[in-house]
Amino acid sequence: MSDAIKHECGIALLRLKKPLEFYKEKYGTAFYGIKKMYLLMEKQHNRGQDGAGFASIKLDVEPGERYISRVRSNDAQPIQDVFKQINDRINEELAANPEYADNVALQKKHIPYIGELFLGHVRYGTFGKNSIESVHPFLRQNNWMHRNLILAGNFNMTNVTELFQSLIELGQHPKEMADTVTIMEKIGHFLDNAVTDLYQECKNNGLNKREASPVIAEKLDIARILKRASKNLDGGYAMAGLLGHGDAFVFRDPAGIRPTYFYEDDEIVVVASERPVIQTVFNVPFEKVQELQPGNALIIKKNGTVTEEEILPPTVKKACSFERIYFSRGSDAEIYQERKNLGKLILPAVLDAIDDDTDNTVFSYIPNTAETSFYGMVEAAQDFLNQRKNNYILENRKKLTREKLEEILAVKIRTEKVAIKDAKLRTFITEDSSRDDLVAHVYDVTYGVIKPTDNLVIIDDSIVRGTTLKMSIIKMMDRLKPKSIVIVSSAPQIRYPDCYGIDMAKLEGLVAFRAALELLKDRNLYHIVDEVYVKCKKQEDLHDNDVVNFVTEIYAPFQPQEVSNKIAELLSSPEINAEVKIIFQTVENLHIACPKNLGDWYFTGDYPTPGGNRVVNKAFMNFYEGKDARAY
Ligand SMILES: NC(=O)CC[C@H](N)C(=O)O
Repeated sequence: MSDAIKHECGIALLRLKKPLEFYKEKYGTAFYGIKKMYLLMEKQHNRGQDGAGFASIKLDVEPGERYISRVRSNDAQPIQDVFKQINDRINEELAANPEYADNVALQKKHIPYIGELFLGHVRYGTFGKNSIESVHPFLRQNNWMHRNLILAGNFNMTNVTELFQSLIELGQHPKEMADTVTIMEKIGHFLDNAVTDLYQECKNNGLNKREASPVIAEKLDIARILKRASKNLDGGYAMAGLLGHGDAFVFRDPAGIRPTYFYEDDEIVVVASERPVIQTVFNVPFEKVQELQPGNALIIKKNGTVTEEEILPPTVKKACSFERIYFSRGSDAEIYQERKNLGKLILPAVLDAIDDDTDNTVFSYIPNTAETSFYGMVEAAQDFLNQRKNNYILENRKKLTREKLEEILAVKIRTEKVAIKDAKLRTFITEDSSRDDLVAHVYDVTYGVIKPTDNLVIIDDSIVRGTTLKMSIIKMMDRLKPKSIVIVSSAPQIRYPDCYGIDMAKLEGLVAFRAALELLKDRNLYHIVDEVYVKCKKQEDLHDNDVVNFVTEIYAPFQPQEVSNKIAELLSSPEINAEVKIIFQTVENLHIACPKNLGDWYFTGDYPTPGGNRVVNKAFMNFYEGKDARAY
């Protein structure tokens, strides 16, 4: 990805089903859970670097003993920082109290973080600030064990403001206008009610408060609480929560927008945002890791029983395709093949752009996420070349000499590593006038591999704003003096903002949108912009279900290739000597390559929740009115 976009979050939830002594016995340490949490989070660091947090719960402690611990960090290396704090604290305790060394009971009693239930989170903020207060897990504390709620999520709701308002109507006074607090208070409200009702029931049955506590823990109906709390949610979410006494849950949105995977055996239950993370950390095969179904919650009771229950009826599944294109690690068996297929499927368009002249073309990629689609593109190019060789050989087999045959077989697809990312340069980039020059050097190039007669094909996973392409990559590539530069995007044109967890909420930031505006100007159709504004404005007071995405009308007059050509023009500049072409994946091919993740709203404007249409129109109005604001 050449554009820096903020995206995603990762969750990790772990429940140890056996007593801590078991892990000490089998794996040599009662800190087994903490170690596994470190790995689960570190292997998801791609999903969030604004902050990281960890929370743990000890089961069955005596009153007065601390049973909830939490650490959060918004340091430059937040995961490292969180686990350094945890480690330092544990080591201090062990050093000061040598008697803890081999005594699991004492460790559990006195050392924080050691426990049976854990929740971890890595964050890229999509709402609110990046201060420590916004870092997950969030904590809702109470003297009643059951009412303690710890929450972390990979999510974005399109209707936070409305949800916030409904809390006020319930008589609450949320302490922050953070989206996670809003969701937490909503769940917390119904949790409080459920605990009160159960306590009342126990009291009626003659139990005192102390006796009631385990009964409440057993009877607490998490699915019912989640059903009541989730009624008005509109968004993409995977929300994970822990309750003070030891129940836990992970709940996924009805369209399955955000990913959730889990695995269970007789020792552990684990949940993460990506499948290979679980495979690697617990050494389990692909087939053993399950996907949590849309609209369902995985409920882990304190007593260790695990159930998957429907919370909201599932809608049409629209799992985010960007997870496959870019966000998730490409180490997933399916994702790896899907990315390769994206590369394969785009080759015919690339061949068109280079007039089938593979002999005078160098294929390359933008590091690192486009590497896999590059392999797919090159494999397809090799097939193309082999076909050409076959045809020649068959046509000329009578007069073919050994020398000629060797000459034919020696022809190869030319691949080179042309772009190099000098990531560290970013830290020096300031706002002053030297900025542009520094930005231009974020990428470097390999000299000496391109001839003036060559086309240079370079694949990227997607193009959002195109800024880095324009400011750095294309300029750098042009220094190699190729005949033409063909930029290939393994994803289709990003035309609409995301509102489900990716931070691209402003329309004017999208290069495809800017290109469409330019085309409207060129063709004297700019009045469409005013008309769309009027239509959006008229919908402002409508119920979300009745809102239509009118922004599609901005693109309607143009073929995708016309928009691509305009983007190429916008990304090129007069000092560039090479001809610049841009090729995007078609939406049809995207679906062929990634058949399980059909969520494509950023490409098509087809939002899977009603709130999405409100957001896209709002984003358009913000653009039209010149407001530099998020649309949710
Ligand atoms: N990327 C995410 O899932 C963000 C989670 C949440 N909306 C936050 O901003 O903290």
